[in-house]
Amino acid sequence: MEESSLNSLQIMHGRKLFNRVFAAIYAFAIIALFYHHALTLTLSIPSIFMLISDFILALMWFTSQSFFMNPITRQEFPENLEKLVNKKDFPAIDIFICTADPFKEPPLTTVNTALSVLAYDYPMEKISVYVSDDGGSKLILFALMEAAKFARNWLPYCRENKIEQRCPEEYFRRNHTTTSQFQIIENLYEDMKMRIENVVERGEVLEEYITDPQQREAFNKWTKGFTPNDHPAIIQVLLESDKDKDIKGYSIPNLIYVSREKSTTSLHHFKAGALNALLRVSEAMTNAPLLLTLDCDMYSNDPQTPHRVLCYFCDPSIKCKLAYVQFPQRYHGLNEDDIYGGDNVRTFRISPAGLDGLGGPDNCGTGCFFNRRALFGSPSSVTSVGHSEDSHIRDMAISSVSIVELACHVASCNYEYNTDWGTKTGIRYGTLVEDIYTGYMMHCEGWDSIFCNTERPAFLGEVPINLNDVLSQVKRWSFGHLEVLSCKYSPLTFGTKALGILRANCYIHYVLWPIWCIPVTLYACIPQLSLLNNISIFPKVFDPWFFLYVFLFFGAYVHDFVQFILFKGTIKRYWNDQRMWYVKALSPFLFSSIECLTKKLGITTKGFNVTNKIAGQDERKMYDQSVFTFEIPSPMFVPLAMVSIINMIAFLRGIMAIILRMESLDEFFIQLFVAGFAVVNCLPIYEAMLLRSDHGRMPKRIVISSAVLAGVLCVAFSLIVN
Ligand SMILES: O=c1ccn([C@@H]2O[C@H](COP(=O)(O)OP(=O)(O)O[C@H]3O[C@H](CO)[C@@H](O)[C@H](O)[C@H]3O)[C@@H](O)[C@H]2O)c(=O)[nH]1
Ligand SMILES: [Mn+2]
Repeated sequence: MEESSLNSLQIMHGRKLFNRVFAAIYAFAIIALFYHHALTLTLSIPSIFMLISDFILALMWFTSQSFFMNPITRQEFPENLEKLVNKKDFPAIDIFICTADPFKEPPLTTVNTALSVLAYDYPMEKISVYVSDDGGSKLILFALMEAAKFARNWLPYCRENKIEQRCPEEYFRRNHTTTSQFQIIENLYEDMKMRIENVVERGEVLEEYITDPQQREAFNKWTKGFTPNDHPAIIQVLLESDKDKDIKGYSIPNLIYVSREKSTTSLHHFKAGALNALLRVSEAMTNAPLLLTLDCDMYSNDPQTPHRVLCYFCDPSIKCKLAYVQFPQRYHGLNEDDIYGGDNVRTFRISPAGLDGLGGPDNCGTGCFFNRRALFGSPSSVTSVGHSEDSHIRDMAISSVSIVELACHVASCNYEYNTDWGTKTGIRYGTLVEDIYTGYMMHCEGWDSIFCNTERPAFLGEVPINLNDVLSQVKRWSFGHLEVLSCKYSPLTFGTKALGILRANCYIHYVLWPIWCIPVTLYACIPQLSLLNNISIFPKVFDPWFFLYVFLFFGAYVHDFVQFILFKGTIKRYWNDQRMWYVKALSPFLFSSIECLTKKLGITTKGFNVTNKIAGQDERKMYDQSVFTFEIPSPMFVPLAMVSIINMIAFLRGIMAIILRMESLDEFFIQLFVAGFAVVNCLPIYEAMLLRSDHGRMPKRIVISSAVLAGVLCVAFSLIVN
């Protein structure tokens, strides 16, 4: 490695060899499994269903292997940056923060995220923060006005004291000193927090809080008839680098509030639409070559992150084809054993790291630094960005009337009509997982990307902390995946041609995600129902074929476990994560597949259900104690409860047969094992159904309907097979 390089890439040869050899052996085992199916296939329900399950499992295994074919690690050397690039030549960065609903996403959270990036360790005049408010809420505007005031104190404080944690809420939660400077800044923060929370609680900006005529003028834009879904574009420059200074007299970044125009008669494309509006607004105002997209809850946890990113964007051998640098989604406030698998190690770390070795990770919507040009065409296309770049407009202040007018114009809801926005330009429309789809389409155009998995998380966000929120989020994601699967540019067809089978496989694996519901549901029911009817469907113990099943099961589990541990998981977290994987397959995957069908038939449409980022105290307490909450009578709990009942009955029945009738275990061992494994996984569900009396127990309605449905299924199955 050169002494003053900016980054390095290493192939992990050992892992690569191991993964490939293991994949080859496992592939043989799968072939043998199908041979066994062929030998034993009958026209009975269990036999056919197990064949279908195994076929889908094999397909999922095959597509997942691409992630392991070329494991790499990267390192950045930000300390070399200033040796190679003049600080004056650092590119400007436009930072986009999205929020949509002040009651699900507390304005204080958005404020903290904004402050954490305003305080980046970077030339101040090169940073612009745009907050998109899709809820068109005065409360957010008010909160950001407060943030703008506080920033004038906060930024110099961080700089002078070399503070590492620049998200104020986190900083004050973790630090307590008695220096006067600390106390002053803490009081300012607490004051701001109190005012924001007050305003949110009342749902109204108090007169006494409005201090100057400019503010009043801004709030006057909320006229009668203004609703979140129907209002003009509102753009408000809250901090202006050229004019405003911090309390020490140094320059300060731009901070701009943007609420794009909404009307009930046009499509808005949710977050994708919001980001595209920001792309245009920022183009009119600052037009920075680099962009950072953030969800409102993802605060920056490391002020050096932009330097790290420049290690790639300033590397001449990489930058021409580099579309984005993606940081993993990491979270704060997970409980110790992560009961809901909120960390999503596989989705947000293992898989992107795997894709990184093949040309670049997927985009995950937040914590992603984009090359602006990449959103406007392929690497070779000449269409340069920025119609405003060379015009006189560059010289005007961003708060000048004509710039704000232009910005409002590009944020209007008819602006995109008959243009390439959402198809060839900007964030792509047509799916609820606009992030994956956009990254995928960029790769198809020939762009690369880089995964930057740092030791200290660059960003930290919130996880949903009750089961219903978790399942709703997963349902939205898996619905989005199905939309990508069935679109014109599906990875199955278009993707394999554009990316080659190895790389396309990863995306195919992503978009096929919801079909896990088929094998998991079948494995959760068929062996058990067969056991209840005395039908043996797997090889006997010590039959040579038995060992094939053992190898396939444990091989997959151990490989998965090792990956998880290599990415800093713990055993308990692994256990919870694999449990959540069944839960997801049995419920949200199933529901989203059904919803996707009804949508295709034109019966329903589906919106973006924003994840709740506010937790009640009860809820938080239960989460911190690692107990599941089922309190909402959600239909999504029904399949879970049904499956747990069926497995319990089958398991008990199997054990009884052995004890009472001295039947040998031989024939039914695997079936009993599968049922037993499910029972252990379902322990929290039994508890919630029968043993608990707190808020989080499962509602009676759900328990009873699940029990009835489980009974019906058992009877129906035995009628069919006998
Ligand atoms: O109409 C909308 C809906 C949502 N959002 C914003 O989108 C972000 C993500 O929404 P959230 O409810 O937190 O969804 P998550 O499931 O947590 O988000 C993950 O999944 C999304 C795709 O479903 C990606 O866009 C996100 O980046 C990724 O973090 C939030 O900042 C919202 O404010 C909007 O701006 N407009
Ligand atoms: Mn989120």
